[in-house]
Amino acid sequence: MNLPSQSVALLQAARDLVKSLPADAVLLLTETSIDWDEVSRMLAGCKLFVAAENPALTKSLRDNPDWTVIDLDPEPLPTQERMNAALLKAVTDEVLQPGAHIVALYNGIASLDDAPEPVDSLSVIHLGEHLERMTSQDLRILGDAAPIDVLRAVVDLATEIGREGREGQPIGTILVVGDTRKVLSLSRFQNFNPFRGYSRAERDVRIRDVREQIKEIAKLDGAILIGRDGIAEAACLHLGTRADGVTMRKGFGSRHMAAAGISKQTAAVAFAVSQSSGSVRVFQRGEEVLHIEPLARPHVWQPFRLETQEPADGETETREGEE
Ligand SMILES: Nc1ncnc2c1ncn2[C@@H]1O[C@H](COP(=O)(O)OP(=O)(O)OP(=O)(O)O)[C@@H](O)[C@H]1O
Repeated sequence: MNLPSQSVALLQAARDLVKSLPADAVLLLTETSIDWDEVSRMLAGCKLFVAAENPALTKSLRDNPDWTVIDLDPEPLPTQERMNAALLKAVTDEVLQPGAHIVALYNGIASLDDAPEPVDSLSVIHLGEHLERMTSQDLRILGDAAPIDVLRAVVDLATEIGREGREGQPIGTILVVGDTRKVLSLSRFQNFNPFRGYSRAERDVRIRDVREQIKEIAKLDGAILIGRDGIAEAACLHLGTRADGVTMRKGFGSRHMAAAGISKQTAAVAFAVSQSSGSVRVFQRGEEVLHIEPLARPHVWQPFRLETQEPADGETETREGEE
């Protein structure tokens, strides 16, 4: 099986870019079978990551020491999200440096299953500072509060809410994970609990369709509570927390104070999605432990460099006695 000419040209371009930019690695996303020997020959000398929706496609590659196969969930995802997932997974598994420069090859134009070209697009991706914060180390710290797959799902949900909003409008919310009993005891419902009456499977945030439903619920005022096991338990919650002893940067309002406060008073982790900026801040034990910008996950449709503004030094303060 030979590679079609367009794929050959794109592989050559990827190899040249790795040298001339320079870039750290090539990521090849594929959904169709491909002549791996030919790919291997053309990309000789390049570090290569391969991710496929169908694990059978990459099964034979695991034995090759020059290639790193990234396991993705088998659920069908749009190309952009699959690429995001592959890069995030490579970073969290520590096989890719968070600040790496990547040349990505993929099939970006939806085409028929038997389309002759396995690759039709090339992007240069500069993983930046805020992705850098999403290292295994960070997730391991949070991992004390919930299993890593639950935390990954909640991170995805929170960043998507921050980035997408709803019906063209930005929305903010708080996702509280873990210690459900204590969180409930400190909170009151502002409305009916929208999760009531649904089965566990219908409330499991690890399932993509469930996350889509929760995005709708996030429009409602109040916090969303998710168990350690990933099952959403309640929404429309007003978190009745105290903010004493909570450290908070200047410029944050009651939503972030409530998220920090509940994480201080319980063993839960709280993800505050800012309505005004779309950013996600994760609080544990009253402290901000992670900060993810809405554009932190790589954009694959055009080359771009992640740039974010950090507050100037000294812009933190401690508020005391706030309700
Ligand atoms: N204790 C709480 N429990 C749940 N939600 C809260 C609580 N306090 C505030 N909120 C939510 O935060 C909203 C007000 O956000 P505010 O602008 O004051 O905070 P912020 O931290 O600046 O957040 P944002 O960046 O989203 O604007 C309220 O409308 C409510 O939805």
